Amino acid sequence: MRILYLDCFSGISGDMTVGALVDAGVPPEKIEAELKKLPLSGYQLRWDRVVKKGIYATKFEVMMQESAMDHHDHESHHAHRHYSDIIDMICRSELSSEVKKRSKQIFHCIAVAEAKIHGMPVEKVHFHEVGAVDSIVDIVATAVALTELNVDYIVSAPVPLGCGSICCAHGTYPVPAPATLEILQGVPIRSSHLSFELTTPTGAGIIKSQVNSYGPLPSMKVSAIGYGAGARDLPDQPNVLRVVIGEGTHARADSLSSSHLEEETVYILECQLDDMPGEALGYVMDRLFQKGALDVYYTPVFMKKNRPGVLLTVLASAPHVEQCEQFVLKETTTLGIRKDIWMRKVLEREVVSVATSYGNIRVKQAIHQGKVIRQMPEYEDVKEAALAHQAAFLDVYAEAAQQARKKIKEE
Ligand SMILES: O=C([S-])c1cc(C(=O)S)c[n+]([C@@H]2O[C@H](COP(=O)(O)O)[C@@H](O)[C@H]2O)c1
Ligand code: NI
Repeated sequence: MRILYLDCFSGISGDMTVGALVDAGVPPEKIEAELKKLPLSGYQLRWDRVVKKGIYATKFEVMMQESAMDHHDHESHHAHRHYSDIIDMICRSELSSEVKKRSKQIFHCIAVAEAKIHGMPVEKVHFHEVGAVDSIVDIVATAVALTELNVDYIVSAPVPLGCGSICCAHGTYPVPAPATLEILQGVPIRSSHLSFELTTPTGAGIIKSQVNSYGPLPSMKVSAIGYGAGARDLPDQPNVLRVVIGEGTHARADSLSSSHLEEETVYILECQLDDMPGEALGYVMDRLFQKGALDVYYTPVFMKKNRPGVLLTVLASAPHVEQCEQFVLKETTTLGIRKDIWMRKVLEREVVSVATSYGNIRVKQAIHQGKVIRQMPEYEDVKEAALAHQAAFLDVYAEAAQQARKKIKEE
């Protein structure tokens, strides 16, 4: 299994990541060629070799051309820089499906955090005109480089954040920036007294959406090393991101065999309950879903003293585990929770809307190796349409499924 280790001892940003991956062997021409598949202009890429506290590293920079800077405040340009426009632009491009997938994952992570902080819908998150080009280039270039390196599993060191403050479009913000901290919930972070922004929202988005696990350098046969330079000079340490690529040599590494990001980690929480009323169990399940659990289920079990009870199982991703645990401890009679991390393989999912004689119905599509392999009309939409039109649930379901199949054939 090919492993990529992100040794972010001085933090991580988008340009540091691209610089490090190129330093480790990704041809810059490949990145430039792939970026040309996006309808972006007014920028140039710069690749320099620089020394950071004695370490020779690749410095990647997106240089905005004067004309693009002049248009910064122009309304028509702003109109194309919402999260939904950027995702649209990526989807419509000729980039490979894996590059699109990785790019969308990173952007989604950042947009969800920005939306929460600024109190707006995700689709409306605004990337500033000049900053948007920089973000798109950093993120898509990272996705191209990760795809090119063909890694199966990504591990990161705990992420240092820095301290102090930064000036951004909103004014003076504390470090870590609100978006960075929001994104990194559930990720092991490291405190740092360096008065610099060591990790940016883009760096945090890359870590959160692309990394499979966290910890020290895994056992591996190293085949490539890269150093990507950050913008500033730190007082006592090189401001670089180090990446290490190699073949996993640990038994666990082989057992984690995966096909890219279809494999992810999921937490499993469990406890047995034999003294709770059924109504309270129903309440607990509902609330756990609201707290972000991926799945919650009860299994009947026989417990000590011949008592019938239930085994509560909660599946949750890293950002929601703590909340789910606290809720189970507070709202159930258990005295403890067992916890484990599992690997899981997941199909990519996409929700599309189809027009039917009962109105628009959302259909969830399961995608495998770039192809739609299953289409499932959304239960809530079918139910609502069936009730509104006094139609049979199965009739509405069948028409939505038929329209979804037709849509695929037409594409
Ligand atoms: O402009 C916006 S919306 C903005 C929001 C935030 C929040 O934390 S909210 C932070 N920043 C700062 O902008 C620079 C650029 O970050 P990149 O990830 O795009 O490199 C960085 O200093 C952020 O902390 C901007
Ligand atoms: Ni913001």
